[in-house]
Amino acid sequence: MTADGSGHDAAPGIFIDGEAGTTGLGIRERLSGLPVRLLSIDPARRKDPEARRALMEQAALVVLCLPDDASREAAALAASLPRPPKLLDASTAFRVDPGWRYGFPELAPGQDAAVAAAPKVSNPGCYPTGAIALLRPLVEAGLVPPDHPLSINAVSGYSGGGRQMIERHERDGGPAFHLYGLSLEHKHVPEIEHHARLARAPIFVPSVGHFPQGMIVSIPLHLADLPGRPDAAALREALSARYRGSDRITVLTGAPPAGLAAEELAGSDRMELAVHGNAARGHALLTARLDNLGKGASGAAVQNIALMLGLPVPDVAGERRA
Ligand SMILES: NC(=O)C1=CN([C@@H]2O[C@H](COP(=O)(O)OP(=O)(O)OC[C@H]3O[C@@H](n4cnc5c(N)ncnc54)[C@H](OP(=O)(O)O)[C@@H]3O)[C@@H](O)[C@H]2O)C=CC1
Ligand SMILES: CC(=O)N[C@@H](CCC(=O)OP(=O)(O)O)C(=O)O
Repeated sequence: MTADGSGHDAAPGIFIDGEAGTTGLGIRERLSGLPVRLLSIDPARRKDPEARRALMEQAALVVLCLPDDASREAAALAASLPRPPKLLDASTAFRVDPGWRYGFPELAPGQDAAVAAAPKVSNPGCYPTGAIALLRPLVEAGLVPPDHPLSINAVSGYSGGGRQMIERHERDGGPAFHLYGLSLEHKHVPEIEHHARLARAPIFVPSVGHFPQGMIVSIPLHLADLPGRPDAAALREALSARYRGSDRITVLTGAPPAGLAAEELAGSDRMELAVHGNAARGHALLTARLDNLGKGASGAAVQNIALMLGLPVPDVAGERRA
C-alpha cells in the first residue's frame, strides 16, 4: 500500500464530497495547481453513501463541501473506515470543535505547522476570515481588550449563499442590497468569538449585495475607549507585524483609500486589511476585503490541502481568476 492509501504510486488522491457545489467547483478549479489526483463521483450517485464511501477509501484527503448536517454525516462515514482519510471540512459544523484544527494558517505563529499535522481541519467561514484576521492580532497585542464591545458590519457577494442564492439573484436580478441576520444570532458569531479570542460576543450585521463575488468586513472603533488610546498607525503596525511575509494577507500602509469596492478582489485568493483613521475625532475603521469564494472558501481550502498533504502551497502573487 502506498502513502496515500490508494495502492497507486501516483499523486495523492482527493475526493471532494460536494464537488458540484459552489465551493467544491472552486476547489476543483484550483487543484490544477497541485500534484494531486482528483477522485470524482458519478454525478448521478453523488448523494449515495456507498458511492461516497468507495471514493473515501481511495483518498488520502477528503474535502467536505456540504451543508452542515451532510458534513457531519460524511465526517462520521469517513471516520468509520478502517484507514480514515484526512478530512478538510468547508462547512460551519466543526469550526469551534476542539477535535478539529482551524484551517487559518496565518492565525498565529505555528498554525501552518499545526494544520499540516492535523488529521481533521475545519476551513474558516468567509466573514470570520476577515473579522478574525483583523481582531486576533489586536487582541493579542493588548490593543483591543477581549471584552471590548465590538460591532462587525459586512457585505458579501451573492455566491456566499451557495447554489440557491446564486440562482435566485440571477433569476430575479436582485435585491440590490439585503441586510439579514437581524435576530443578531448568525452562525458565524461563535466562530469569530472563539478564534479572535473575544470574551464578549460581537454584534454581527451581515448583508448581501447584487454582485457575484467579493466581500468587505468592517469594524469601527472609538480609539479613546481602547487601552493606551492607540492611534490608527499603532493598529496598522500590529496587523503588519502579524502578516509580514504572507503573500495572501496584505496590510495597506500609507494613506488608506477613501473608498473600497467589494468586488475588487473577486477571483483572487488574497485578502487586504486596512486601518482607516480620523485623528481629530479619535475614530478608526478596520476593514478586510476578500473574495468570499477565494480566501473566504476555496482559496483557503487549497492552501490547507497543500499543507495537509505536505505539498508546496501555490503562490498567489499576481493571480486573477474572476
Ligand atoms: N459560498 C460561500 O461563499 C462559502 C460556503 N462555505 C461552506 O461550504 C459549504 C458548501 O457551500 P456552497 O458550496 O456555497 O453550497 P452549494 O449549495 O453551492 O453546494 C452544496 C453542494 O452539496 C450538495 N449536497 C447537499 N446535500 C448533500 C448531501 N446530503 N450529500 C451529498 N451532497 C449534498 C449539493 O447538491 P444539490 O445542490 O443537488 O443539493 C451541492 O452540490 C457550506 O457548508 C458553506 O457553509 C464556506 C465558505 C464560503
Ligand atoms: C451571503 C450568505 O448567505 N452567506 C452565508 C455565509 C457563507 C456560508 O455559507 O458560510 P461559511 O462561510 O461559514 O461557510 C450566510 O450568511 O449564512
